[in-house]
Amino acid sequence: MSFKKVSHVIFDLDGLIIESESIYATVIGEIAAKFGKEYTRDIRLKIMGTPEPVTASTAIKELQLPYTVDQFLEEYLTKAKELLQHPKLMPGAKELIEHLHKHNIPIAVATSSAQDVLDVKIQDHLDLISLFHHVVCGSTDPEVKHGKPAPDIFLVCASRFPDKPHPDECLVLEDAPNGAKGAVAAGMQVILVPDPDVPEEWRKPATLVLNSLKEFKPELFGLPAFD
Ligand SMILES: O=c1[nH]cc([C@@H]2O[C@H](COP(=O)(O)O)[C@@H](O)[C@H]2O)c(=O)[nH]1
Ligand SMILES: [Mg+2]
Repeated sequence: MSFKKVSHVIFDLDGLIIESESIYATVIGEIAAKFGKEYTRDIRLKIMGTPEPVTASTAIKELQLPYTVDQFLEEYLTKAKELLQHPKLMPGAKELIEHLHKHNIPIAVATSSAQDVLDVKIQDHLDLISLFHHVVCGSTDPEVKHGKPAPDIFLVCASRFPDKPHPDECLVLEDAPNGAKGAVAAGMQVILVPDPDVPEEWRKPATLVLNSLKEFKPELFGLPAFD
């Protein structure tokens, strides 16, 4: 299979750079359990990668929770911020970010997180995050009207590089099917690095699926190869 050459790379954050997905699953799982409900894989697939208000409304609807969006968000974000202070990095993330930065490839982050939650999650990794040209936070950025799986966040992210690349010059790296759909809708190629339990059907929108960022060969997309 051949891929188109790109010049810019846009990274997702949760589940792609940092290992936060298991924590989000625990937080929503605990809220569900209080009401005798189970946060199943199928509900999680719908929620993963969405901005916080959509995470809240989807969880309330799918789990039939007796909460308003604001009540859910209050509990969800308080617990998430407690548990997300020291997330580990995903395998291969640091090496890839440093490699692309060293070769002057413009890189940025497009996360559905809110800015204040992002600040908590990245506090142990500020040196690494500083290598990105910019970070777009979908839940709080006024220019991002619709969250993933809409294309908005990726288009806004591309437009904030100084040379404003065309979508087909951007490669997106994502862990969530919602993110992969958004990237494709934006006209970008997308590599999906999914949780092992993401079913085949949900992987289909991706240009390429990898088990880990360690498997990524940048030269397939016209980017500098690892030495
Ligand atoms: O089990 C999960 N619940 C909720 C989320 C939501 O998805 C977003 C992750 O954003 P991204 O992968 O775009 O960084 C977070 O804002 C979080 O609210 C998630 O990832 N996983
Ligand atoms: Mg993600």
